[in-house]
Amino acid sequence: MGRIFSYLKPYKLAVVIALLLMLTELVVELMHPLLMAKIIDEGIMTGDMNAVLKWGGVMVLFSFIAFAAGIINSFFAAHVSQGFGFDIRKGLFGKIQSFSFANFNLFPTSSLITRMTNDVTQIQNTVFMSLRIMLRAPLLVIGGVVMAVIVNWQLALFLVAGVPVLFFFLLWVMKKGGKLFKSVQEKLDGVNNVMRENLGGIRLIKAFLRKDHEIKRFGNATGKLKDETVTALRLMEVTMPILLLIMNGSILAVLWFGSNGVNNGGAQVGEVVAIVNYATRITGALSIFSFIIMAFARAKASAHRITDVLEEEVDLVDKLDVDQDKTVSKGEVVFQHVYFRYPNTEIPVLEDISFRAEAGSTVAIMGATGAGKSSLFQLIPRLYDIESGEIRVDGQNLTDLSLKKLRNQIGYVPQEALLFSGSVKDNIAWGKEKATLDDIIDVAKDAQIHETIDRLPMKYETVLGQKGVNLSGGQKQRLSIARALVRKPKILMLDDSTSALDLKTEAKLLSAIRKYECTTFIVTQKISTAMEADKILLLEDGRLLEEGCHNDLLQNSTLYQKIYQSQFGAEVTEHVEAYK
Ligand SMILES: Nc1ncnc2c1ncn2[C@@H]1O[C@H](COP(=O)(O)OP(=O)(O)OP(=O)(O)O)[C@@H](O)[C@H]1O
Repeated sequence: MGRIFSYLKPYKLAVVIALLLMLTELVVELMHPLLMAKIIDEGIMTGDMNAVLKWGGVMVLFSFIAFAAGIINSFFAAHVSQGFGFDIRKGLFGKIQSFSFANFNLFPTSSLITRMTNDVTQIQNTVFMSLRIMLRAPLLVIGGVVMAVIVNWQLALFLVAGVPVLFFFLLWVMKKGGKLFKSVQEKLDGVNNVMRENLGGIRLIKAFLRKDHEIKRFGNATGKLKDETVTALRLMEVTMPILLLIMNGSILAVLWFGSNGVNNGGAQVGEVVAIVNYATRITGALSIFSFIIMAFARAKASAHRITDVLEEEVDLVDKLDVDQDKTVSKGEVVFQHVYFRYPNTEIPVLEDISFRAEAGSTVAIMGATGAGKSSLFQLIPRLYDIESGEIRVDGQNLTDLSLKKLRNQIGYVPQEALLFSGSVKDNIAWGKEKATLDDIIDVAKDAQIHETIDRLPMKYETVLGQKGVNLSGGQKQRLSIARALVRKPKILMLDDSTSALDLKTEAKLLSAIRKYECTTFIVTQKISTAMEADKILLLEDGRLLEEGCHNDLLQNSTLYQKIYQSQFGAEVTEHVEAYK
């Protein structure tokens, strides 16, 4: 929680000004019944018109001050709350960018989105309310009781008795409400999750005629949200009648004993009017308070959810003594007895992997689905840390390099090509901020996508839809490759990124990539791709089964021969003979 409040620090002065202005409003409000008592007792009861005008004038002046203070207070409250929300969102976004995949496992994407949007809005609104009315309500209650005691302490006792009971009751409501609203926010995560999956998979849903199933799934999620919200609101709703019952009882007692007091000279009419007036204001403040408590309970739950993200320890960071000058200059990659398992899982995914990828060479990684190809791939840009063994790049242990320096020299093309909304040019330049149009065209040519772009209505300026929906799978893959090439990386990583390309285009692409003289890793299922590589790593169940070039494996590896046979359908022995 303290972490959240630290975001208010830059607005300290504005907060103080807003609170002072709110206090001004409060003092004026508390003075009103007192001034009214003066008008009645010194003016109306004694028939002194001057006293009426004098105290009436003071009342008007005070009202004007309160009016001005209220308006200026709103300006400051808006400035603070909006700035505070903006800073928290920025902080959250920055923190999420530094998350490792182990961190991501703890926070589902939909929950992170709710935390960044709805949760921040909840606490932003609460800060605004705090500076406008939240503190005013309890202070008005306390101030009202104090003023009532000053006016007539005997009558004020009836208020003093009721207020603390209500105060503790409301605090209990807030605690209970906090838990309920935490659950409401979690249910909101659930709704967002269904929405996210639904919109992301809308083609599949239509093709599989799963509309009704999806509507039911959404109904379930949103139904849970409704039920949880109703439970939380019910708790809040009962507070108001209880509050009114106690306060109206107090007012009745003040009137009853007040009228007796006036009759026997123990109290004046103005005093009774003033105390009833204070009691009414306190009742009003307490009803606002019950509403505020609901907002506060909700904000408390949201603040905890935000703090959980902000305080999450990022487990994949640079070593403290990392040498920032060390960099990747050639691109040689060596694995030595590498073991790896995903965070929070038991079964190792990679076991005892050792190989050397010479700088500038091409290494193909093959194996059945689930063999561990993508997992091995992700270890090179250090998206995950290994369990044991060593990965060396240009002779340096991966962890001795700063993540920035390492990843700066890597061009990574994931299995699923992902494009961002923006133009074709923006999408390629995303790989290197300062890329010129010439750079972009050059890499597009090498990635065999230039001709396609040239045929687009606005060529390189053509805006791509969400996730680049107006391009085919193969075109998206090539655009992603251009984005990686524009970095002029020392290590290029293609995770099955040429799967949608025909043989001719793929061959041209691979030969163009050679020009870059980078170490290229290609995860592939296709022998035609592997044939071009200097080295093929054949994985099976997380182990490196064979290692060698196409000819070696074709002669010595039964598994490779099987894959070859399945793809070319020819008698392997003939080919083996042909290569001899
Ligand atoms: N994020 C993850 N958390 C836990 N286990 C995972 C994760 N990703 C993959 N695995 C497991 O690791 C193993 C290897 O998966 P990997 O994706 O590396 O295989 P692959 O050879 O690339 O398969 P494919 O060709 O189908 O992409 C699989 O058993 C898979 O279930």
